[in-house]
Amino acid sequence: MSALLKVCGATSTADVALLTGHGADLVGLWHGIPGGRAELSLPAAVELAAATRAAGAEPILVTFSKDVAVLRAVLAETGIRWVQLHAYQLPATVAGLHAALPGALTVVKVLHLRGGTFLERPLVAAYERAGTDLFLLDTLTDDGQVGSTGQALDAGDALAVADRLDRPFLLAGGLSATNRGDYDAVVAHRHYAGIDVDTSARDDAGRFAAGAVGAIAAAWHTARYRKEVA
Ligand SMILES: O=C(O)c1ccccc1N[C@@H]1O[C@H](COP(=O)(O)O)[C@@H](O)[C@H]1O
Repeated sequence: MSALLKVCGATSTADVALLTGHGADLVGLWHGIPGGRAELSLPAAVELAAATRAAGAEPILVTFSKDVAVLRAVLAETGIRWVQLHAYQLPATVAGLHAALPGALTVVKVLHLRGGTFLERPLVAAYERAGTDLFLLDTLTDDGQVGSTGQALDAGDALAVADRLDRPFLLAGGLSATNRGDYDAVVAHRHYAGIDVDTSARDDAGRFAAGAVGAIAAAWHTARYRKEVA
């Protein structure tokens, strides 16, 4: 499987067009991130999910919610089939989602790394038994910030986590077009499935930047970029 590029936090059809036009394989749509700068209403999520699919990419619901009934309703309404649990949801949420939409979902569970400390380490086997399809390795800052930290993970720390997993993983945390070379060993790992980016896909004003997204896809040789240059 070619490595995937996910970019997080589209809020308009123009964002979706920019991201999918410059190499994004997965477009992150926020719902259930209270107060989040890219939080979408349900109608907006429906619209942006349809636009993402129409552009040949995959929408992914990014959420802090652990409410399976609510998430099931959102997934049913939007037709989104990938869900990213980016908070501290427990394995029961993963199992509940698969039970609610059997055979239909790809569930991505974030694993937080703060320096060399891997917070969910005791729960990895339970997440795998619950049916987590992919893990996502991301930075947790010293002051507790989760998501869009722009802080790079140490490649050695990421590898140590990857070695404990029995599933594919996406890598996140301060990734950019210029630091691909720091992660050769991570990219070569048998479970590496791609990257997830926010900060470096944007300009100084916080808007998605076509050149930045395209440069990330090119530097990391992700799937839609590869298809376009093949
Ligand atoms: O982008 C956010 O603020 C965010 C909020 C809530 C959940 C996830 C969020 N983004 C995730 O942040 C990382 C990448 O961030 P960066 O490249 O280090 O800025 C990625 O996993 C996004 O899905």
